[in-house]
Amino acid sequence: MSLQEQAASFISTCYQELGIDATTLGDRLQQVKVEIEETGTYTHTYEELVHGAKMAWRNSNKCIGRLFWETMNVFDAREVKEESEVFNTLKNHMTFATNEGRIRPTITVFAPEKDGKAPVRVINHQLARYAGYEHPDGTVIGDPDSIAFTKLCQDLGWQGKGSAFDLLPIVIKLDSTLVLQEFESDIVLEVPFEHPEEPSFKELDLKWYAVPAISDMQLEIGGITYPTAPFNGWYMGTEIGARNLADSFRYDKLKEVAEVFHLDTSKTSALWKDRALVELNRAVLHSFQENRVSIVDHHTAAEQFRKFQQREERAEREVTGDWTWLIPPVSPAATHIFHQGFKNEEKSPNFFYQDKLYD
Ligand code: HEM
Ligand SMILES: N=C(Nc1cccc(CNC[C@@H]2CCCN2)c1)c1cccs1
Repeated sequence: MSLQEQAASFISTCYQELGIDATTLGDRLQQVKVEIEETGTYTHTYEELVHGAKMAWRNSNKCIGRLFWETMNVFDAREVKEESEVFNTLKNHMTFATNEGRIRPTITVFAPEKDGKAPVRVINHQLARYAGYEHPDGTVIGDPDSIAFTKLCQDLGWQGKGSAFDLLPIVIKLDSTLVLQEFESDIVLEVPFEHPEEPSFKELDLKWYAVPAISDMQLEIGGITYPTAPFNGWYMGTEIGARNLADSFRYDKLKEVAEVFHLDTSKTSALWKDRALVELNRAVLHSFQENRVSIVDHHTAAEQFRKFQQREERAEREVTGDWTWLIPPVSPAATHIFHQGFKNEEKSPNFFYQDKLYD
């Protein structure tokens, strides 16, 4: 589709959903048409940007958390250009979103692509994430998923403490230069893990950061690409307990958890991995709740997704989805999602992967 067509399609749908009258819509469509003819692109109004970002969340096929799409907070950072301003805007995002634990789903939209180039890029996968250190003998300390990015930070002069939970600095690209800055330690809230029944669980010294904030995807609205639009929600417990801390290629903690509960790990048929997974996930949910930090268990999340499906039905919009991502990694068949199919059609506005600027 041409930019003209993408723009007209988005603006018509956006104004219809916002209940804006046909005359205003007609005037806006004409204005956009002229702007594209004269400049090759067009600029969204604040209202179009806000609703477009919410529509992108609503269209995210891999997201189980879409019930709350209309409540997202949108910060317009399209005029933010200076290095110090970019870092400040990112810190303000994290502080606002964290909200002392009552996490607020938030997106900050920086300047759109101009002549195919991004004015600013955040290199981090997430605003908060732990470093990964690969030692010469092959042992890994920290998050294996962060090894390459940690090396990039070290090449840029960053020194980590070398622990398994070192928070990484923010790295941005401005005018083809990479610049890095640490978050002040009080900006990133973390939750230490304890188990609701087993006191010795805390000796595993496990913890995780409170706010998942994806900073490396691009936002596309009506044919305009925003390469930097970091967005956060709250965690679903299984992301931490069944993947980040459990995957053999991540923190690989299931054996240690099994030993805390004196499980027989000599034969798989004792289902010790399954029992360790449940106890680790219970510890994650219990610890977030004890610290009054927002989190959702996968059963509640599935129920919320069912409500989202019902509301979309009433709005006469088809819910598209990617079943392979929507089912939770623990007890998937215990949710309704497992027992139905989804059309994995890509709607717009939406979020997309983009080129990683490091290998
Ligand atoms: C409010 C709480 C939210 C919860 C509990 C939630 C839950 C999830 C989960 C569990 C995933 C799968 C992640 C994985 O397996 O790695 C996911 C994916 C995704 N979510 Fe949500 N989400 C929330 C809010 C949001 C928001 C605010 C946005 C954007 C505005 C969003 C956009 C997405 C996208 C684009 C993906 C796919 C990411 C990819 O392709 O790698 N979600 N969500
Ligand atoms: N709860 C969340 N989880 C989430 C959402 C999107 C993407 C991701 C990260 N997915 C990639 C990771 C890294 C390897 C496999 N999973 C996490 C949210 C992050 C931002 C808003 S909600």
